[in-house]
Amino acid sequence: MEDKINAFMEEVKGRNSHEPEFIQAVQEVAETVIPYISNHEIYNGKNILLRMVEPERLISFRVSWVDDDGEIHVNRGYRIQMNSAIGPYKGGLRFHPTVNASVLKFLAFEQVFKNSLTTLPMGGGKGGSDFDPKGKSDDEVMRFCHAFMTELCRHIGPNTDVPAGDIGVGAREIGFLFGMYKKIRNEFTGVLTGKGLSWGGSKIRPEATGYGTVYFAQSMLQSKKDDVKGKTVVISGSGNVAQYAAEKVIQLGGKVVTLSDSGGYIYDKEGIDEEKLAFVMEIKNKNRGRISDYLDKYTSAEFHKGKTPWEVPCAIALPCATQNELDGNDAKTLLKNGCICVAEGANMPSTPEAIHAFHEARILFAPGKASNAGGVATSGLEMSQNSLRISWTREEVDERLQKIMKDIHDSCIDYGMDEDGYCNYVKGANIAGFVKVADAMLAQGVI
Ligand SMILES: NC(=O)C1=CN([C@@H]2O[C@H](COP(=O)(O)OP(=O)(O)OC[C@H]3O[C@@H](n4cnc5c(N)ncnc54)[C@H](OP(=O)(O)O)[C@@H]3O)[C@@H](O)[C@H]2O)C=CC1
Ligand SMILES: O=C(O)CCC(=O)C(=O)O
Repeated sequence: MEDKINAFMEEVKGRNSHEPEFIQAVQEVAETVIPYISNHEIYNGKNILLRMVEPERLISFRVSWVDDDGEIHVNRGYRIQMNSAIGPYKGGLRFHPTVNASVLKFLAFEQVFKNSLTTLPMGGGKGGSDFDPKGKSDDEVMRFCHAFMTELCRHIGPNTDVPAGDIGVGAREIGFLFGMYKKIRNEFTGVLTGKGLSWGGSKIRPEATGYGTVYFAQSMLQSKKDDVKGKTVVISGSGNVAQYAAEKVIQLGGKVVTLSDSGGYIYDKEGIDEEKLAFVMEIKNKNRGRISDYLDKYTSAEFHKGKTPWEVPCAIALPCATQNELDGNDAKTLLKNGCICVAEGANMPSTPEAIHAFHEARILFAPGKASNAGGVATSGLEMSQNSLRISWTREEVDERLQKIMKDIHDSCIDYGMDEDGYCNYVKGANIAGFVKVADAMLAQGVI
């Protein structure tokens, strides 16, 4: 089996040699899915995984825009349309200086499996730009978004490809992007998700990724007759996913003690309650400030410059910032300090060495493609509401979100249970996600 996996990975590496993040994401899937394919006659000899690792379409384009001083800037825009076997391409847009083809291909590849796990009819895609919204005025962000959409609009549509937010793309950016799409195409359709509530957005979409991650952690703990209540929780990031993961933990009676950004982490040993979290939201969403500003109001908290929060003792860790933010040494520290559950809110935040350490220690570990699927699932619900031209209540959407997260958890158990009763959620998520897409690809022939 190892030979088969190695031969497959040699081919992937040969074709994508300068794309380390993409290779990392494919390796993790190959290790769990190739043994499954070998044991299931219908998938054998069809090169399905080789077809799945090649994007159906990779679009790259120039984005020129003018800053407030009249200077002209050029950024690179992308959309990776990875797989449309089970529905229109669906996945976020990331605006961050580290964006390149490798990062977006890993995200698009993960998205295919994640979207399949939601049980909703969505293919996988991802896009974005190396544009950095940090330090830009609202007008500059608007001009960039408008310029980006003048090109992207010809490649997307409500039945073709439906982008949404990701790092650096929130409600403000979605508004600007939607405005330009509507103007050029002269249509008001559900072409983007994460829209404002008064113009087609779904209730709970802003909360969904963070809430869903905690619902998933709760399901894992409940499978061990345990609970979030009373547990100390370490969270990284302080953006959309981290904020609402913190909110749900607080609502369920857990104690959140950290949040972070690329400058470092804050540690509040008293716990970040609802009032303190509201201040974090003001810092991040309104003032567009730094997490260290937290100490302006809550002076007894500590700020650890340039560090990640994994050194803080906790029972539950929720990495909610970015890829490869938690390495093998961090994992060992978490385990030494008594961590029993890790649920990824970010995409691929744990390195392969960290995942290996969690598995070896037999703790509960959920990969992002399962535990952070609540965001895109609620985007799927937004698409349904747009098509039906109706709007569900907060309670209705939250109920559906909870059911979807529970069903994803159960699918992981179905496909990921080891003989000794330990659930390998990575294996479970990869195989459950693969089966639905592979069956659709088989039915549709070699295209
Ligand atoms: N939004 C969504 O619905 C979904 C998001 N995700 C994933 O969740 C993660 C967070 O996304 P989201 O909250 O939306 O993004 P935001 O832009 O709202 O927040 C990102 C947070 O991560 C921090 N961060 C980003 N890059 C780094 C880095 N290199 N090192 C340290 N910290 C970093 C940011 O800090 P700083 O401000 O200093 O850059 C910020 O606190 C991403 O992995 C994303 O792909 C997954 C599913 C859905
Ligand atoms: O809601 C969406 O379509 C995007 C979600 C996303 O980008 C993700 O799940 O990583």
